[in-house]
Amino acid sequence: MHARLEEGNAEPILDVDSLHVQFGAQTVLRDISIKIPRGQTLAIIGESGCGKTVLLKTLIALIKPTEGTVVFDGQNLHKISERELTKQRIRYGFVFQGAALFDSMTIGQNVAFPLKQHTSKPIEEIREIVFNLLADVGLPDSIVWKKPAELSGGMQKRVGLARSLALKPEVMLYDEPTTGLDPIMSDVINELVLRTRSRYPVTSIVVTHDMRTARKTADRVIMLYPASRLKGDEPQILYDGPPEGLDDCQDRRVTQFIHGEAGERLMEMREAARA
Ligand SMILES: Nc1ncnc2c1ncn2[C@@H]1O[C@H](COP(=O)(O)OP(=O)(O)OP(=O)(O)O)[C@@H](O)[C@H]1O
Repeated sequence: MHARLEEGNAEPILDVDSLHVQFGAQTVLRDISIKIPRGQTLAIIGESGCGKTVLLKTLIALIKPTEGTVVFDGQNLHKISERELTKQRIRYGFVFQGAALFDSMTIGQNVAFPLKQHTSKPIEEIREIVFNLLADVGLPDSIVWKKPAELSGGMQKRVGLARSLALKPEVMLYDEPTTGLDPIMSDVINELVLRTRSRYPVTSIVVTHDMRTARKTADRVIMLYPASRLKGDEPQILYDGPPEGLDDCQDRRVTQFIHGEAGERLMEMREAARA
């Protein structure tokens, strides 16, 4: 088990304040405020469609909030120029759903890509870094000439992780890093998330459905609830605390989610479909 970072020990690297995201008539995020201290690993959980990915994308300004602010290391990401934003995004690494590798490039070219784009390192040094990054995620040198389609899903995810770590990001964003993987490979990914954190004080935000991932990797868990199903001015964040506190949460919506129980949902879905 890794040393958990207590909230309050560090200044926030990300400060999300009163965030509201709406697409047309649909409110997806409603009044979300979160301070993420530097070095924390935060897991965001919640049922499909509750807005986890939307929240992740606002943290890197891929989605503009309807209201509210996202301040990254003192800068409001939604107020700075495109040029400045590009500079700030280099400080992030992201592993999105699917590995999002470039299909036409070899594995070596994929991992080398950010280093070629954003540094002036000589090719020999880039080559060495690529081999080291692949070794760090448990992949052999022999795959550098392969194309992504020749690798399994788990290997592709690890290549995506190696690529996203190439520039030693200050913030790592993981969107469903274990989805579609078998339990062993999921745990390999969890271990890699932990190992990255143990090497340097990266801040990590992990969107996941996988309770094992949340419990194993995170210092802190946030559970979102779909805005459309909130009553009155109930908060959208149902739980914000350490993973070990989830089991004692008094909110049934939280305990049902973490134990994978449908509760009244089937009935509600039938009623919604009939309406
Ligand atoms: N660019 C967009 N334009 C319009 N609607 C969007 C956009 N992005 C997301 N949505 C909607 O916002 C809602 C939340 O989507 P989001 O992908 O954040 O859910 P999620 O919690 O990550 O779900 P899952 O666990 O299934 O990935 C969904 O209803 C989705 O259709």
